[in-house]
Amino acid sequence: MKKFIRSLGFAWAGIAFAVQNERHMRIHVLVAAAVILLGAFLSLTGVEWVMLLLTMALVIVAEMVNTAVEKVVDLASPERHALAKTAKDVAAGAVLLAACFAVFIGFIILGPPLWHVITAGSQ
Ligand SMILES: Nc1ncnc2c1ncn2[C@@H]1O[C@H](COP(=O)(O)OP(=O)(O)OP(=O)(O)O)[C@@H](O)[C@H]1O
Repeated sequence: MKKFIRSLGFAWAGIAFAVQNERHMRIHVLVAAAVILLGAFLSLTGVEWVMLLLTMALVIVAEMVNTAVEKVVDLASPERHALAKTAKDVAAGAVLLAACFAVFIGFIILGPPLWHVITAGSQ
């Protein structure tokens, strides 16, 4: 049990590091908070919440793995190397892909009810 709590502490330190030191991570967290507020305002269904939360989690997890890859590459290869470039670029590509899908899914889920609120308000 003591070991588990210690491991939780290390994991929490990793999350705190990413939020404190990675600008992109802070942007993802802020966008996720805004989407959660918007979702609450639009009274989404349970399935819509699950899909939104999964996509936001995917982006944040991808960003954290990207940060870990960057740190390991910087440690293993401070000098320039083609493999170091590939590792960093592939990890960054994973974040970009996850973010693009999240934007797409966000539009599909939030777009119609938001449009309904906007058009109902203008009548
Ligand atoms: N050791 C290296 N060897 C070869 N290319 C590298 C190396 N380190 C970085 N690069 C290239 O430079 C790009 C930018 O690297 P950098 O370390 O600044 O990461 P970043 O993606 O800008 O991350 P950050 O989120 O910290 O700004 C990488 O995506 C990669 O293409």
